Amino acid sequence: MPVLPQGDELSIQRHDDLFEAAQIDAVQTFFEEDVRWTYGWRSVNGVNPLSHWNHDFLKTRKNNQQDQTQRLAADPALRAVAALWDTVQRRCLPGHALLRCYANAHTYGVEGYPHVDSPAPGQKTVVIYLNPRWQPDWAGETVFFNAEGDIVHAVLPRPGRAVIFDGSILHAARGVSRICTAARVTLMFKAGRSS
Ligand SMILES: O=C(O)CCC(=O)C(=O)O
Ligand SMILES: [Fe+2]
Repeated sequence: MPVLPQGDELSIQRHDDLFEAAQIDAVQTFFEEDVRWTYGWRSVNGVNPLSHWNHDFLKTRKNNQQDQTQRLAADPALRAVAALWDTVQRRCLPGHALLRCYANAHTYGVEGYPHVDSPAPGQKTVVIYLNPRWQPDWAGETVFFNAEGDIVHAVLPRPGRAVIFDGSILHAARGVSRICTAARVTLMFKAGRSS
């Protein structure tokens, strides 16, 4: 499993060839044709009033513990998204339940901020970068902090890339630079060990 030396401190896995190109193409087409963004999503409710664009596919509660794999697979409209989860689950997270599935979009000026996805270790976050192209000078990295508050790892939104990490690691989606006219699109799966 490809683990980068820098991210090793925090066990952050970066995968650049997890998916077939056709799988990513299908999801990108689905997003272009069918996903309409809603503004107002917050990474952490009640902590920071700033929000970004979002589409919540399963509309589960943030603390949901029920496996949503069957629900995702059963919806014909979400077939392309379900195929990505199937690959992630089989190859990277066997024995894990799908707890949440949603997507974020960040346009210039609408960046994330440092947060944890789960208070205790054990829950995994999968971030899949869906822009068909990304230039390094567009910025928009996902950054990870250690206990001292230093950035120990940064991941650029390269097309089709996936990063998997423990949800208790402090992280943030950094803003896109002002020369970036695209929306930075990420698809998230939140997963926990099946009981
Ligand atoms: O878009 C990203 O880089 C990270 C998203 C994230 O942290 C989240 O949705 O919890
Ligand atoms: Fe997060």
